[in-house]
Amino acid sequence: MASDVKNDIKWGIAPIGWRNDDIPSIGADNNLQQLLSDIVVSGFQGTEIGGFFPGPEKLNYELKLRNLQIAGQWFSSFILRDGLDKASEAFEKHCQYLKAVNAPVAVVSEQTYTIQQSDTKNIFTDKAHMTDKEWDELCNGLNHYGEIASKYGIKVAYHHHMGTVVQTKEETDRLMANTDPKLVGLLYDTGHIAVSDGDYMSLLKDHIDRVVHVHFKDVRLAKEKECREKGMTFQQSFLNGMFTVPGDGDLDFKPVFKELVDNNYKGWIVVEAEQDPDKANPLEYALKAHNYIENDLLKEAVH
Ligand SMILES: O=C1C[C@@H](O)[C@H](O)[C@@H](O)C1=O
Ligand SMILES: [Co+2]
Repeated sequence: MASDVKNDIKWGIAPIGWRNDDIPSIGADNNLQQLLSDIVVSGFQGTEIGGFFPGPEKLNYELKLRNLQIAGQWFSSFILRDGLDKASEAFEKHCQYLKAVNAPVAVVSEQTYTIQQSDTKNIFTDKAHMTDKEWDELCNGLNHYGEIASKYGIKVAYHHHMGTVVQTKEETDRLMANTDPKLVGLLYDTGHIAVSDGDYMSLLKDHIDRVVHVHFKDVRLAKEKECREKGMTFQQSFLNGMFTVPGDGDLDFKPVFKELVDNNYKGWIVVEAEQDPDKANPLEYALKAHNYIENDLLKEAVH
């Protein structure tokens, strides 16, 4: 059965185009009210939580004024570094916050050994790999996160991510194979899998039944090539313009959207494009993304 596109799919845009949690200095003059109002102006229904967001009461108030919703929030998981008890305690607090802001999904990324914030590591070649024992620890831990999240009516969406221990399709396949489908879902991020593996359709097709959340991140392939040739870090790469909003780069979102719709995807698709807000005006790019979704994706899907 195909999705009922208008009712089953919600469209969001992440704060990352306005402000970036990994580089707090960029876009620091974009405050919460500005961000949320830009999201309304550009036509999206919601967003994800940024590191600078306030507590639930203040946030819910600002959201209600604008009829916006929260799709989810990134959780930096340290199961391998901290052990499951400590990591679970932090995750449970995360779920409590998500429940208070009515978010359906916790976006989980294991950050032990990540190089995504490194000032020196080449994001294209220097990622770490887990031992078999660490794989078991991570997968068991994620199942436990799933049990915690379900107490709050929240789903775990595991985010494969450049520079982390779960980056490639092969690694994501292994994670999916060794976690319980009832407890651990997949966040499919077009940009991360395209930069990691080139092929961005196979991951989606192979795990379509596990996808519980989606990030639409476009890639400027010429920029990616330049970043790769120069051996840049993750932050240098996105500040150099490797990512952009859907419709502005070189990925084809039509087959991606078709695959989701044909397989009855129900949930959020969140535009997520980290760039330097001084070079890429966040509202201009949000409008560009919305225009592409309306004119190139939705018109075809609805008719
Ligand atoms: O979902 C994401 C959250 C960000 O913090 C991250 O660095 C970005 O690349 C991403 O895909
Ligand atoms: Co993402």
